[in-house]
Amino acid sequence: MIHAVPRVMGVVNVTPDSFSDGGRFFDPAAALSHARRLIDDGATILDIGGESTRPGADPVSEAEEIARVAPLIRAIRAESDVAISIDTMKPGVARAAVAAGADIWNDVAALRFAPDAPEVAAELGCEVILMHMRGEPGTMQDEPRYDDVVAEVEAFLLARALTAMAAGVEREKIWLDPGIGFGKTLEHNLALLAALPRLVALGYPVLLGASRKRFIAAIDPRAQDARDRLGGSLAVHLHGADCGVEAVRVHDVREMTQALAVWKAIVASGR
Ligand SMILES: Nc1nc2ncc(COP(=O)(O)OP(=O)(O)O)nc2c(=O)[nH]1
Repeated sequence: MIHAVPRVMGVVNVTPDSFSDGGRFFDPAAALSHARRLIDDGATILDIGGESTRPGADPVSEAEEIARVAPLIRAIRAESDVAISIDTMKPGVARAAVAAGADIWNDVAALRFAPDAPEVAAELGCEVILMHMRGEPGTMQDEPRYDDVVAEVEAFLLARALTAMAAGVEREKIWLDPGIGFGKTLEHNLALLAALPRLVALGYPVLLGASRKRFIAAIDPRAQDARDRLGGSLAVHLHGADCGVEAVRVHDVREMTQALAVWKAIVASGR
């Protein structure tokens, strides 16, 4: 089956402690400049995050998270119609981000962080990305166990989609995301990646986010530093393209768009 080229979601972490680029874009001017560069490099979605989700990250208050992300979203929206997703677990942050111009709520907690999250998502009327995470960011990598990781992640995501729709979120606004690296061992991540066609077959747009993640270093020990994982990051997301994911969430947009252009040329030649 020939799939469309996935959209490229560029990551803008307005945080001091994100695992792969923490602090580089904490300054508002640096964050806006980075956002502009990612657009120039071909990103058609920008994922704005004000709180790191890595294990052991310091929690951020709602007010602080809003202070980090809302001005940047407003500044981007003032000069570009690029799609903007807000990477947050807090309904209050999602609300402020949508008011500032965001189009998508990217929730790594799949609307579980607060009891009213599904209702807020419905009220906002924005697209919602539901991601699987086992446990909490602080403890999720402490020996995660599954009987059948693919079946359990699939069941979780479908259940969260049903909860969102029961609260009033429109089906066509729901995305699913397997949550690579969120409470998974290397084996769990690889099983989920191999089963991506099964997740895509559920009929929701799928977001794949594996950029610079630790499991790449488990395969290539030379890549202990997150910045040394570009090759693995490109490989995973090209696999996602082969599987028909809707979008890939990456830090290295320029390299990803080039890789996808070559992938598209090869696929098109084989038609
Ligand atoms: N939907 C979705 N959102 C995500 N948000 C953050 C991270 C972690 O990456 P990063 O933002 O670079 O790190 P940090 O959370 O430390 O800021 N991964 C995902 C992901 O895989 N899917």
